[in-house]
Amino acid sequence: MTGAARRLRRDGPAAPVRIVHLGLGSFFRAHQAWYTDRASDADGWGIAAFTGRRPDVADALAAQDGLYTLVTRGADTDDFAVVRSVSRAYPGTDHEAWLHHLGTPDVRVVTLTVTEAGYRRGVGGGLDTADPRIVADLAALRADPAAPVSSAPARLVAGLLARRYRDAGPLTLVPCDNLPGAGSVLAAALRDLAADVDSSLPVWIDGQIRVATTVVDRITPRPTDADRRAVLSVTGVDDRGPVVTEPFSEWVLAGEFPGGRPAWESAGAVFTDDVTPFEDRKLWLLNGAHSLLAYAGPARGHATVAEAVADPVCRGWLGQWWDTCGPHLALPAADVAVYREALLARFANPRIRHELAQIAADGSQKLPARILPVLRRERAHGRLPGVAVTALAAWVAHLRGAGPPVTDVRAAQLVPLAADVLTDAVPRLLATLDPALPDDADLVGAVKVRASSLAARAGAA
Ligand SMILES: NC(=O)c1ccc[n+]([C@@H]2O[C@H](COP(=O)([O-])OP(=O)(O)OC[C@H]3O[C@@H](n4cnc5c(N)ncnc54)[C@H](O)[C@@H]3O)[C@@H](O)[C@H]2O)c1
Ligand SMILES: O=P(O)(O)OC[C@@H](O)[C@@H](O)[C@H](O)[C@H](O)CO
Repeated sequence: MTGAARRLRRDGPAAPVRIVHLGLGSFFRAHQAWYTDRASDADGWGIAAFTGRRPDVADALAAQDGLYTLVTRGADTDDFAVVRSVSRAYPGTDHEAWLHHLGTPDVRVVTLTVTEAGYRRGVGGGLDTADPRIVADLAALRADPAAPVSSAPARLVAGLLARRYRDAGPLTLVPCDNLPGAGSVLAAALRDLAADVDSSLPVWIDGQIRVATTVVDRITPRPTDADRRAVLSVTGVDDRGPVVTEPFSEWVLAGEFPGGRPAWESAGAVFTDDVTPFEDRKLWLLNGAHSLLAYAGPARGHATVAEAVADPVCRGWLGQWWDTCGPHLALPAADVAVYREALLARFANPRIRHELAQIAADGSQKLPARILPVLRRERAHGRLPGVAVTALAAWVAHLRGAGPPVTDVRAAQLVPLAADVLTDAVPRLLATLDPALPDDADLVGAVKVRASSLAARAGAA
C-alpha cells in the first residue's frame, strides 16, 4: 500500500438507534451487527452498543463513527466489508447513556453477548444471589434506581426501571451467548432480581418485556494486530476495530417481538418455534468439540483449533465425540452427517487462528452445557463414553497446571480444589460441575485413570 492511510467515516447519518447491545466485543460485530447491517430494513435499525466495562473497543469505534471492517476469512481468500449498523458505541461505564437508551420508546430490542459467566448463575442454574457483584448491585438499585451497577442482570433491571418510569413500551431481550435455554435463564434471573429491587416490577416486566431464545454460530477469534495490518494493507484503511470471522454463519431465533425488530430473516436468520434441536446440535457438536480440543489439544502440543484437527489423534477424538452425540440429537441422521462434515472443514480452516487458550476460559461455565448433557444421556443407557471422560480428565489436568494458564470466573475456588492428590481432586472438581457426578463411581474412577495418564504424558514431554 502506498499513500496516507484512510480512516473510516460516515458519509451520511447513522441509522436511528432502535437496538441496544450489551457486550460490544468481537462476536457481536461478526454476528448480530452484521445481520442487522444486511437486513432489508437496515436503514431503520441502528444499534447503540455498550462494552462490558473496558472502553477500548467503544473508543475505537466511536472514533470512526461506529464503522468497522469485517474480514470474512475463507480457507483461501479474505473478503473485506464495512459494517454500518453500529450507530453509537459506548463504554460500559456510561450508565447514563445506558439508562437513556433503555428508556427511549424508539428502542425495541436489546441483544446481549456477555459470556456464559455474565448471567451470574449459581450451581442450580438460577441467579446466584450470593454473588458479591449481585449483592452489591442489588443494594445500589434499592438505594437509587439510577445508581451505576455492573453485572449484566442488574444493568438490565436498571434499564427496565428507567423504561417503566418513562412508559417507553414493549421491548424484547435477545441473549446471544452459548447457553442452553438462554432465554429462560435470562428471564428467570431478571424476575428474581427485579422482585428483590421493587416488588411491583415483575408484573410490569410480564406485561411489557419478552425474552427471545436463540442459537448463534460464527467462529470469531480475538482480533490481532496482524488482522489490523492486513486490513490496512488491502483496503488502505487504518481501522482501529476490525474483526476477522469465518464465512459460515447461523442465527436461529424463537420468541415474540411486540415492539418490532429488524427483518433479520432477510439476512439469513431463521425464526422457529423451538430452537432446542439446533441448540443441542450446536452446543454439543461444535462447542463440545471445541472444549474437548481446548483441554486435550495442548497435551499434544497444539495451540489452535486448526492445528489440533490436523492431528489424526485429535481428529479421532472429534469423531468419537460426534458419534457419541449423534443418537441424542432430535435431527435426521443425514442432517447431522452434513453438519459434521461442514464443521470439520470449518475447524480445519488454516487461516482462522482460533486459540485453544481462548476457548479454554471459563470451563466451569461451559462444560455443563457442552459435555454433561450428552454424558448424562449416555450414563442413563449404562454407557460411559471414553471421549467424554477424556474431556473431563483434560479439564482436571488443565486446572492442575497443564496447557494454558487457568482463566475461569471460579478460578479462586477451582485451583485450590485441583491441588494435591489427583485422586482426591477429581471428585471435588466434578462436584463443581454437577454435585451428583461424584456419586458415579465408574465415572470418577475413569476420570482419575485418564487424568493420571495425561499427567504422566505431560511429565514425560
Ligand atoms: N467468539 C465466538 O466465536 C462466539 C460465537 C458464538 C457465541 N459467542 C458468545 O459471545 C460471547 C462473547 O464473545 P466475544 O468473542 O465477543 O468476546 P469478546 O471478549 O470480544 O467480547 C466480550 C464482550 O462482553 C463483555 N463482557 C464480558 N463479560 C461481561 C459481563 N459479565 N457483563 C457484561 N459484559 C461482559 C466484554 O466486556 C466485551 O465487551 C462468548 O462468551 C459467547 O457466549 C462467541
Ligand atoms: O465464545 P465462548 O468463550 O463461549 O466459547 C468459545 C468457542 O467455543 C465459541 O466461541 C465458538 O467459536 C462459537 O460458539 C462458534 O459459534
